[in-house]
Amino acid sequence: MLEFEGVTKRFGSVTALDTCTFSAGPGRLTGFVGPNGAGKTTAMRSVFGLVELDAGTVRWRGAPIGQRERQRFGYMPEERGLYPRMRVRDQLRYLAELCGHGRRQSLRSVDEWLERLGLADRARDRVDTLSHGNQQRVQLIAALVNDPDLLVLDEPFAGLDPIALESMSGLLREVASAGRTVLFSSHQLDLVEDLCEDVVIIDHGRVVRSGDLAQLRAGVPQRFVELRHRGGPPDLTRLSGIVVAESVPGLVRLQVAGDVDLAELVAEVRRSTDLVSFSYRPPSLPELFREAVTA
Ligand SMILES: Nc1ncnc2c1ncn2[C@@H]1O[C@H](COP(=O)(O)OP(=O)(O)OP(=O)(O)O)[C@@H](O)[C@H]1O
Repeated sequence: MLEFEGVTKRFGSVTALDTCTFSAGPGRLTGFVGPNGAGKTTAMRSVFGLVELDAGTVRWRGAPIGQRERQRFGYMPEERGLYPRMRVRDQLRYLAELCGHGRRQSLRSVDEWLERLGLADRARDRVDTLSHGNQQRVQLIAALVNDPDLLVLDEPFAGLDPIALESMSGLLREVASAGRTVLFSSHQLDLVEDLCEDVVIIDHGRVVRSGDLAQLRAGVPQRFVELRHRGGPPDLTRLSGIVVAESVPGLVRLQVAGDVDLAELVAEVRRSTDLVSFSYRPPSLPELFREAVTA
């Protein structure tokens, strides 16, 4: 378990992190989301001792983090830290050896990962000759070569094409299901929603929501109703507590209170139009995010 407790970091007059408390658990994917400049990178850097905190602590398995613990962590920084002119395999082997692995073990691990991520045929190429997506994969391998207990990734999906995105998602799922703790930041909320059991939403340095995503969604009082219909739009004027979020030909999206009488709503819709389909759901992560960061 990775735990942030009361973590505070100021840069001059900017409070990048303001008494942040949250955790990321083993065997789960935790998505770290927030607007630009919210403090995600600063928080992730603090796990690796790259920022000096003004207050609070970051703990791993209940204890403060030192050099020994960090040897068992993997990190994909925002400023991708690869040597552009070095060959892929040499570079990864070098990084694995820096983590304390012997030469033979390093090479075995690097070759396995290159094979798994479809980069074996690029092993002897210079990093700067690889596409953005492939450089990203090499960067991911660099974070994985020491078989880390904790993986921290700063926007691992940025700039990936749909195929690369799927393979990165599958890999992170696999890493987490092997019992590791995975914390990653992303602006792709739909992806985070599909992938993560847990989320942390940060805004202006403050954690505004954190925990199990399904519980966070269920805990919000609003619900969303989507009605597909034939003919004119439904007449909802006799109902109260309903906000029309979107109305286009054949489709109406409503925001309603959690205790809305659905039978009454459906009956009312069917009085005025031909109802084709109906869905009722808690807010999605993008909706939760909008509600949390503007509140
Ligand atoms: N070294 C630094 N010196 C001064 N200010 C900094 C430094 N690092 C971060 N900041 C400021 O701290 C705040 C948080 O930045 P941070 O990079 O952690 O946000 P972020 O959530 O990762 O943003 P993004 O989504 O845009 O990557 C911002 O206002 C940023 O300008």
